[in-house]
Amino acid sequence: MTPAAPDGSGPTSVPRGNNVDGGAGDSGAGDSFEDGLEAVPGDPQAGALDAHTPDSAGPGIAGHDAADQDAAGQDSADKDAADQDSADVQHRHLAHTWQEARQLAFDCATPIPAAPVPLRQALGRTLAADVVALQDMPHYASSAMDGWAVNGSGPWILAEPNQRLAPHQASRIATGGLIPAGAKAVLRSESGVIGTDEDGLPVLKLGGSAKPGDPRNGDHIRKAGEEAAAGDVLIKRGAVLNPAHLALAALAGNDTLPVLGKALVRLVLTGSEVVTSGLPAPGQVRDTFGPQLAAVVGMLGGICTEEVKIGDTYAEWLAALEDGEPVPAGGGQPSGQSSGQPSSQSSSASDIPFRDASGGRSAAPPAADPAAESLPADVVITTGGTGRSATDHLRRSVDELGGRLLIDGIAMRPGHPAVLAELPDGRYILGLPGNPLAAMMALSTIGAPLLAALGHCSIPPLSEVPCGSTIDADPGRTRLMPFRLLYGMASPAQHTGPGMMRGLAAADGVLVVPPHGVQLGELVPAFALPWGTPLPDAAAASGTPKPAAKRTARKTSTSDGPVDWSALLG
Ligand SMILES: Nc1nc2c(c(=O)[nH]1)N[C@H]1C(S)=C(S)[C@@H](COP(=O)(O)OP(=O)(O)OC[C@H]3O[C@@H](n4cnc5c(N)ncnc54)[C@H](O)[C@@H]3O)O[C@H]1N2
Ligand code: MOO
Repeated sequence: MTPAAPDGSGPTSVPRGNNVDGGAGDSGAGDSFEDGLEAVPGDPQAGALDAHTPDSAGPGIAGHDAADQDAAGQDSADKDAADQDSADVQHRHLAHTWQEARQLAFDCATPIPAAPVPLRQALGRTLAADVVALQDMPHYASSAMDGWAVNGSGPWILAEPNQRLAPHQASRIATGGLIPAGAKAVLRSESGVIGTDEDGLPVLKLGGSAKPGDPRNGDHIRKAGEEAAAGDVLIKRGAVLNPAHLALAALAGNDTLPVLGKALVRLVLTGSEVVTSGLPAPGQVRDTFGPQLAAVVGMLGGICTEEVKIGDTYAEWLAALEDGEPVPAGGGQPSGQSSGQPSSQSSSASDIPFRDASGGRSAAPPAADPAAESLPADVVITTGGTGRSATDHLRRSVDELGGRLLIDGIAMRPGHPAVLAELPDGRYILGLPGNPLAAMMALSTIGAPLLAALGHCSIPPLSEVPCGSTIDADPGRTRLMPFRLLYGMASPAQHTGPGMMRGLAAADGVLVVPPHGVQLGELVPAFALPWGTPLPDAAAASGTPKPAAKRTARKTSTSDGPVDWSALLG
């Protein structure tokens, strides 16, 4: 049992494993996997492959095994055996270190070129070119008050609106109305009364609140060009667009704004044991990705365009990763069911095309262009299936599609089976492990730098925080430990097994614990959570964005050059 920190939120000394709870129910996956990382240079455990057994797995793994048996129905037993042999051979890969993987994920991508997007989709985007006034603002002289446009002093003879006014003539005008030729001022309605002259004809006279001499020339007239002259710079390139910027751009006559590109992301959530509502039965697990992943991707600089849920068969995997696989309307499946076809799921993120569980359109979809549903993604994020069993199909699907693995495992825990691949059409496939915390750590390690690079940002900064515990060495791998800041010290959180989310939900950041461990009070690298506040010295550690390099167009694109499809997104 590990001694608890003063507030009970963490241990004062953390042993080799990452599950500081020490709970037997969740430690199996991580520990057994470490045996699978024996190919990491210098790891003394090299050679012990596939030590993970159903006995050592936590409840989630056992559930997955059961589901696998159903899902694997399309593959013959012979094929399974051959796949397993091949997987065992492939298992002897060299995992990247945590630092290598992070840098590689940033370096492999080039920023998506700038493109115009409609004003409503430009909120929060980075402006790629100065916005100038396309004409004088306002572009005509107008009345600032309801009243009368007048020429000279009163009393005034009333004329028809919008006609040239001769001296001592006036005509009705509303706020914003075009000042007629000849008008010198506007008399507000409270300052005038309609009377008659000595001939009994109607005339406008000063009255009410008017002061002698009212109105002076120019009173209550908004002059043309008083806000900006045509060509004036209104918003500078580089601005992160806020709602007032969008209003200003509209005032200036713009329909679209050029913004820096961001990655369009498609989510493919796998696992026939995964259910999306209610209490899961034994052997099932409740989906933890649907409620959060799209939002986190947004916080990391991507735009989720679609989310599909599939089962565990190879055919489903292949279909979901193939390009141009828009989900036909009405083709979705109810939550937790596997059909052999991807089923589109609703999401809480406001910019995701939304279908309800039956595949029909929701009665209250978020504002998004339906065309976005058929747009190709720059990045496909998968969850689950990163293992090397016969029912884990990520690598095989990438291979079948002619892709190559850029990262095939990371010497870290949790999240070590994470995969980054590139397909011939230029799409990146980011394979997150199925275990919920492992997935978020993999997303933070390689997803965040990838989305940052594609979105013209610098690599996410690392901070250094003093560690509130002694953490033992764990040769050959980096440990990512959610922590809470207590009295300025990082105290590793409890409940951080690979399948748990409780520790992360309460965390202030994540410690990047080096393989040799940490002494109490020592500075440790750490990163902030996408939804959290920056860590104390994060600014000092920040890097610089990549220059916007030329980016190869999607090979399947029908356009002449790279296109930022986000122009069509909500
Ligand atoms: N023989 C070995 N088995 C395992 C190893 C290993 O090295 N050798 N590594 C373990 C580790 S560590 C991890 S992490 C997982 C990676 O598994 P996969 O990416 O293949 O994911 P699955 O097997 O599909 O699922 C794992 C786990 O996660 C649960 N899951 C999946 N999707 C969801 C979801 N949407 N919400 C919540 N939970 C989800 C699933 O039910 C499983 O319990 O492999 C270990 N095994
Ligand atoms: O180590 Mo896994 O956490 O369960 O990726």
